[in-house]
Amino acid sequence: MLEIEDLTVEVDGKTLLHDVNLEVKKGYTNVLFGPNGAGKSALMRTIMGFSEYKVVKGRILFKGEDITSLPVDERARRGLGIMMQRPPDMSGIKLRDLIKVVSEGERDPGTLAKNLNMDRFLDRDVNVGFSGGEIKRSELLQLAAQNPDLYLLDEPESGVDLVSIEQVGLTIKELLEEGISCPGESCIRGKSALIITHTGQVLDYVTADRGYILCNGTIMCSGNPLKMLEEIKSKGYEECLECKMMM
Ligand SMILES: Nc1ncnc2c1ncn2[C@@H]1O[C@H](COP(=O)(O)OP(=O)(O)OP(=O)(O)O)[C@@H](O)[C@H]1O
Repeated sequence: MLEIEDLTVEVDGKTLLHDVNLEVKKGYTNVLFGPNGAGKSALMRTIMGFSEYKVVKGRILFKGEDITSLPVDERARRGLGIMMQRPPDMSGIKLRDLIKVVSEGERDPGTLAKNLNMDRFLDRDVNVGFSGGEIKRSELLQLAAQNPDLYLLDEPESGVDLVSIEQVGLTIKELLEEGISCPGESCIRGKSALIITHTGQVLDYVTADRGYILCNGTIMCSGNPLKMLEEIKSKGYEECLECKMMM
């Protein structure tokens, strides 16, 4: 579904990501861990095609197509969707209207919003005055409307209270399982995802397949995401470099 090959990225001449290799197979949910400032959001934003992130080496393949030089809207049309860590306020744009545009009129904003307890926000300007948790639910609502094939979720649980985290987690699970097929003993989820999480709370609801640790703009290791989370919780990121040697 998504293949990132030897990706090096700069912003204003400063290298943020070096030789990043990462893959998300169809139906997989992969997790990106890493300390503050490692470059996780930069990687997500580069995958989505934000123009300030200049790819100076390597490429991004999505569904087998090289999308490295495509603009954001073309990537969205091909099935990439992002939940940003800090999305902008959109004064003058009602959430209801944004949902209609994003879903190209195919999904009813009222029904989608009800599931996320966001009905009363539909006639407010997008994100303006929303609390941290409301912004996350608003982002999820927009993603549900867009219905992408690959979800890029940047810290979906941050700022969400302990009660709402269940709602957010279960919504993500439901979105990723849309179109699930179970041909044999195992099931393949209909959607794929790359999730950034510091706390791992979202992994209480979503089954993660593979984890990656990014430190200083470089992928240091990959493996079982829950084991990685345990290691990070007990030892921090000090062993990032050692981890590379264990690959
Ligand atoms: N558009 C930009 N312009 C300048 N610097 C940037 C830009 N985007 C990211 N950076 C810098 O790149 C580094 C990595 O930032 P990024 O937001 O990707 O980190 P992160 O791993 O997501 O961190 P956190 O866990 O704190 O969210 C930081 O030093 C940040 O200031």
